[in-house]
Amino acid sequence: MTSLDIESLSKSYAGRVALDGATFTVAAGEIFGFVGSNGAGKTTAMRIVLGVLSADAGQVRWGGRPITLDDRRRIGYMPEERGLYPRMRVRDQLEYLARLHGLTAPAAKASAQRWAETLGVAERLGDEVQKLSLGNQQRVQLAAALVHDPDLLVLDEPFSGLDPVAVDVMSGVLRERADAGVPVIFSSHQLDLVERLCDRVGIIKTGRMVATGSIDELRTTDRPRWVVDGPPDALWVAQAPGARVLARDGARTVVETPAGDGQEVLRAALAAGPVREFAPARPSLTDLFRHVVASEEAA
Ligand SMILES: Nc1ncnc2c1ncn2[C@@H]1O[C@H](COP(=O)(O)OP(=O)(O)OP(=O)(O)O)[C@@H](O)[C@H]1O
Repeated sequence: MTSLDIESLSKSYAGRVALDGATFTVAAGEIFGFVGSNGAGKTTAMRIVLGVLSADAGQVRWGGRPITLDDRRRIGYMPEERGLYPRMRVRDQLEYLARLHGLTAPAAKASAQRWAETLGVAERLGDEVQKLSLGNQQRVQLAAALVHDPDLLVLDEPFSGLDPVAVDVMSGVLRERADAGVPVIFSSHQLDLVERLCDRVGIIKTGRMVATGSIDELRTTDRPRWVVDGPPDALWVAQAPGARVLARDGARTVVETPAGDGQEVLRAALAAGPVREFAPARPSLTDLFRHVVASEEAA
């Protein structure tokens, strides 16, 4: 089992910093969601992994040693700008790409057929790529990334523009590849999807990784939050030492505390009236993303 290490990658375009010492690991068998605002550096980092762009500093390691050209041939890549030949038939395209990666003609044919079936585009194998809808072209693009049975998958916004069924198909394929031991990294702005699908997430901001870990790890904070459905005026929060109101929506109050198990918050609420619900707040990845990006800005 092999993992991908991105180590202190830096890259500038004509003096404009795109990557600034970005470091993270994608382990064998894991789906890693790469998220960040527009222009944060995701595509640049993935292109450097591919070797289509070189870093100014830092390195990419595969299995603990610097990645080689041969290793890179074993990557399945879905570029942001996509890369299919519009006038080529789907079947020819997939077989051609498989042959480029060293498969024999019969193996290329079988693999093209298999991935087209898995991704639901088998009935379009005889059509020119340009005749397919954008979503189906994207399915073909994923088939193109998979057709040589890669050891590593690097996918730039593979889910953008897909309908919910296509999202499910693509998610299933990525999970199946990860379960087979392949490290999978993909970028996305669909944070609910990233939260659902990924084992770990990396948040990049202006070329620096500002948070990396599982969603639960990213949720871990030294200032825990609690949701209380109870007395609506929230004045009771002042009775819990160090607690402060983060949000209020009718009788629902989100409270942040310095540490601990929130019992002082619960006691303060109960002293003011009935409490229907008390639970730890579980911020979504979207909440975490906003928080991390905003607190970096404040810093
Ligand atoms: N070929 C290029 N020439 C000059 N600047 C570039 C080039 N490619 C990217 N940049 C700049 O590098 C920075 C990082 O861009 P990058 O495309 O890596 O971000 P991204 O996170 O993939 O963004 P998005 O989510 O919008 O796709 C941006 O400021 C961008 O304008």
